[in-house]
Amino acid sequence: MTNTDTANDSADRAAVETVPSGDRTGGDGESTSPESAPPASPSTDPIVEARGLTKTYGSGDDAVTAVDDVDLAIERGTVVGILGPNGAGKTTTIKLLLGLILPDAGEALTDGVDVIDSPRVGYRAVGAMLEGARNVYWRLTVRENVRYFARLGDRPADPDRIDALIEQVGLTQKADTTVNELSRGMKQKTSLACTLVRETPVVFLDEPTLGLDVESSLDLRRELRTLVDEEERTVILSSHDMDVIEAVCDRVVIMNEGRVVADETIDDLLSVFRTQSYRVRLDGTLTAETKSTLESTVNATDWVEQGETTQFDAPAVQGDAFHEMLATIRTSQAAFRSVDLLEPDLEEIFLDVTDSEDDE
Ligand SMILES: Nc1ncnc2c1ncn2[C@@H]1O[C@H](COP(=O)(O)OP(=O)(O)OP(=O)(O)O)[C@@H](O)[C@H]1O
Repeated sequence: MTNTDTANDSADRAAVETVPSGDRTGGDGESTSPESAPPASPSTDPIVEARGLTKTYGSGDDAVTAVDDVDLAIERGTVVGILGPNGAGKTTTIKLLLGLILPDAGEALTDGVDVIDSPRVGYRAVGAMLEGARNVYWRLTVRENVRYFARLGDRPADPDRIDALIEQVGLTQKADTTVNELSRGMKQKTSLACTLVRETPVVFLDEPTLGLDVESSLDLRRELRTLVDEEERTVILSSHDMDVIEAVCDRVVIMNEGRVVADETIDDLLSVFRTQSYRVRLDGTLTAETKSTLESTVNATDWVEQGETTQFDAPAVQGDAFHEMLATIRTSQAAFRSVDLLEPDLEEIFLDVTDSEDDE
């Protein structure tokens, strides 16, 4: 089989570059006999699964456990975002799930099939964009690339679909330009179109919006949602772009130091972290004594005093504390202008989760 287990993953990258989206026929002694199709599984079974995946690079003092006993079960027809600081193990996890590198322990399954034991079965179901634009052929035009990758699928995409995809990634004007004449962002878009054109049930995208302009990034979000909502495909993407994750993902997996530290739907994650925090705006000023009471009762913080207006935040206000806060303010000369519930965004949650893990 073509997998290599090496501290330097250039061989994995070469595999991605030369047979980018999943045809490893004849590589490194891998059997070329057709493997049986994946067993039909009930649609409730996860389409992608990690069971105790562990991967350490190097050995001795230099050993780095990039992925540490990771379990994941990804449902069909969902968009799952993998988030984490640099070096958290996102790319290594994706490479393990693709069978591009060997785990030290655990299993990676696509549609119930072990991708290490049966890489061709796994790859038939999976398209992947890794390492930005390294997987496209730079001497071919955009259209030639997309057409080539379409042919790797079981059912080549029709020319209209190819043109539509090229248009969707905003490259219609450059369709007949060779890739080596394109900007970095345009190469990235070509790579993306090549990944999507095979119409595989599962699509892995590592940092898909890197290098894209704002408009293309918005187009990509729409395209990803369409893939999932209308075509019932499954998308697993890693990104540092919280806006993309929040806008398109159903679920988010947060990794830190090789481990999964949160795995929730976006809605659950937001509600778990939706502490009762308020931003209070007042017309008037507060005495030092009132401020001090608010600081001790509701941890009032982030004071902003401008002219005759006062603003502060009251984090984690629970039980009767909210009414006590209002009562305290009513004893002052200040009048309420507004009291707003603060909604955390994904970025704050991400920092909160990874910071508390680091503290531990
Ligand atoms: N081929 C390799 N050889 C040795 N160490 C590696 C290799 N690839 C990754 N690592 C190490 O494994 C850890 C996880 O890396 P990985 O690329 O999976 O993280 P990541 O979450 O994708 O990071 P980033 O957000 O920076 O892309 C890091 O400490 C990294 O230095």
